[in-house]
Amino acid sequence: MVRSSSSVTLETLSDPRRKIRKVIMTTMGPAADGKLTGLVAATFTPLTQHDEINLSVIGPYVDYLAEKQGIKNIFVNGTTGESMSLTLSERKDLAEEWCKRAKGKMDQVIVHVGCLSLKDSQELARHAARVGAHAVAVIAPSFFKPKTADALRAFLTQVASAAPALPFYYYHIPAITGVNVSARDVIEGIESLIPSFRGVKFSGSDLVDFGQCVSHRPQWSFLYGLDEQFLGALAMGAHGAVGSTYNYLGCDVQQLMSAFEKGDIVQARKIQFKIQELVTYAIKLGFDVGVNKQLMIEI
Ligand SMILES: CC(=O)N[C@@H]([C@@H](O)[C@H](O)[C@H](O)CO)[C@@H](O)CC(=O)C(=O)O
Repeated sequence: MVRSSSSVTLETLSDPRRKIRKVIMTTMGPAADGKLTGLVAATFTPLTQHDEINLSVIGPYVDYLAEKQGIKNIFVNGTTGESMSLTLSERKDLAEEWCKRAKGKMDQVIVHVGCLSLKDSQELARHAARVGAHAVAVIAPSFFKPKTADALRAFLTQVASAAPALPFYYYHIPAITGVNVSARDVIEGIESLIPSFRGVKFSGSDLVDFGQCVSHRPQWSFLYGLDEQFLGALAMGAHGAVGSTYNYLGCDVQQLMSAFEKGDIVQARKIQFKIQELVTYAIKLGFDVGVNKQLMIEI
């Protein structure tokens, strides 16, 4: 079940796209200083047949990610989690359950708390801190859009002030928010406003902007969010990635990172091309959260 407006489902997946091997490897493991690195799965929100959130699935889901996909970090209530189609109360229940179930099994749980309303975002940020999230992330508001980096920083600053002890990430996804301020501009001087600022979840296609973020503040975490071109972002110095496909291709992408680290670009490219093939195929089917959930079931 999906809560977002579209609900195309996929009946079957053709064969070659299902054959990506699964081997658990861990590359880019947890940094000693708590820096967020490596793969982060952007989790789906389980729903019942009656369109209610299904908290009972979250425990087994965490186990699956840890044991079968080698995933050590999760990003909850993001785009993949359909947060913008959920109520505040549902988002709180989900955040709490993910944090509870991930305890001792995941290194970090990052809770996305962005909303159109600043006060709602602050409420969710305070709640995330209370329930034991390791970090929060915030997307740009997309109805009344900030037109400048200053305006966006002001919004992020006020959300961050509600949970000052939690590491804070800006969630850059211009194709969806329509906020086309470069991430490099957004992070300029942001540490003086948000001392807890730790990086960007960068779901944009502009690798120049991404590279400039990495080179400007290499001590922060810049995690890439377009799964189909992660290899390009690795070449730009990505510290890891946050994405939906890591729910079911986690092991393969660990292999991609490992090959990249070893300098085996041919192998890294081979895996990236397979992921591109899968995503291209899914796009032809009207890739949305419904199709994506179905991919997780089928693969
Ligand atoms: C628009 C979108 O959903 N992008 C995904 C990608 O993982 C995306 O599904 C993937 O690159 C396939 O296109 C992530 O960037 C989103 C994400 O991490 C999140 O759920 O917040």
